[in-house]
Amino acid sequence: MPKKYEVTPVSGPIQGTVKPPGSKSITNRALIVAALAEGTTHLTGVLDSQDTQVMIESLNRLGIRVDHDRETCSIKVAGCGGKIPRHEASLWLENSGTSIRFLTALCAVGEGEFVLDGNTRMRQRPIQDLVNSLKQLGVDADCAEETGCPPVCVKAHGLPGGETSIAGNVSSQYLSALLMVAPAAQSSITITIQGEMVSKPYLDITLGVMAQFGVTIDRVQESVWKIQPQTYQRPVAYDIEPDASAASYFFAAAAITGGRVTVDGLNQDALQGDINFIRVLEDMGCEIKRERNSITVQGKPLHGIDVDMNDISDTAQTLAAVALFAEGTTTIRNVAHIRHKETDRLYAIATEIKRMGIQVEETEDSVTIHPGPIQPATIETYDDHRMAMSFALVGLKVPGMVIADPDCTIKTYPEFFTDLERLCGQSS
Ligand SMILES: O=C(O)C1=C[C@@H](OP(=O)(O)O)[C@@H](O)[C@H](O)C1
Ligand SMILES: C=C(OP(=O)(O)O)C(=O)O
Repeated sequence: MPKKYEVTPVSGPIQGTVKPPGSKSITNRALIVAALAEGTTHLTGVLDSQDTQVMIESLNRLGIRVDHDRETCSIKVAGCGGKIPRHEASLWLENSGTSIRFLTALCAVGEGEFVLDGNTRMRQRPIQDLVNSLKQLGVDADCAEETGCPPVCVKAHGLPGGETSIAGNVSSQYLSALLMVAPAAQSSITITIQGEMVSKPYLDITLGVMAQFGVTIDRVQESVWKIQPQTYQRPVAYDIEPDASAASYFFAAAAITGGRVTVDGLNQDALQGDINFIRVLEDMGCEIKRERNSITVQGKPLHGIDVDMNDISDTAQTLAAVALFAEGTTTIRNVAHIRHKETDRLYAIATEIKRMGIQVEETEDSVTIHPGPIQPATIETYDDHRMAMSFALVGLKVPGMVIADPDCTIKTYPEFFTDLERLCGQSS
């Protein structure tokens, strides 16, 4: 892929079908849970991207055998039955939030010294709350540079168990991490969530994957969860559904071009909360056809909306791109937590929308977009795959739109531009 990518506008409404790659969130959870399970698990429909590669490499470094067949998008994981084989490892997680948070908790189950680190941005992404929570459970864990961010050092002697609390307002990944490793502790673990939990639907993904491996959790009260020591039982095979956040770009392409796009392999009952992005498009005027194994979005004249995106914030940038083509103002609210992601996403959205000559207001936890004539621009991506994928959609309608550093989509969707071109009938 060249250093910059100029999007080719479409000559009319997009009509087509696409199947995005496997879910990042489910792939990385299934890898952790299969690693803890007894016996070999066969995962199919897995995502092959940087975020899953760093997870696979890390599990291998911990002595857990993970064989990835890229041709068939399948992985065999030889589970360690709750006993991590290596007693020392340095893990490199690039900028994969799920990987570093889930693996920090996994290392706490081990016996030995583990260091987890990532790229420059990862060293600015918080993890202190998770570290504190593990400490309350008797684990010797620290942020090595006292920044509250990676690198993280875990000196583990197994996970003793007990009572702990976890902040909910920064990232749901902390609680997901604790929940997934809790069955491998020496005694039961009780977790109390403090404050409002962000990104709640990701907890359903966690519970859903754990349930597939035979583990259940007791929700004692709304914010108190209790997990007994249990062994994950491997399922015969586990097929991972396509990524719903990735699907949002194709649904949005239909909305923006007034086209009709079908995403195969997902339905309204998908495990991933981001499937509810279609409800946002529906509220803006699109027609949605929900079928057993597909969802079709028919673009219609769009009107702006005011929407709380806390639950589905990975699609906030997608909505920002769609909002540019709506009649009237759109506000994306209650998403302060997206300032801690691959980049400060509220700042990035506002800055790049202004670059196109559009009026936008940014607050601590929201953006408001006032659509108007769009000036073509080179969009900066801040090494954030979702900036690249979302703002490329603007170029389907506006000639001259350029995406800087299109390769940043390797984080979750290396083939994104190929799939978008194919859907638009532009593949050579
Ligand atoms: O648990 C997960 O798989 C994820 C949770 C969300 O993060 P936060 O809980 O930090 O909002 C989401 O943004 C991320 O892409 C994946
Ligand atoms: C926030 C994201 O990822 P992570 O937190 O897993 O790095 C994302 O994929 O948008």
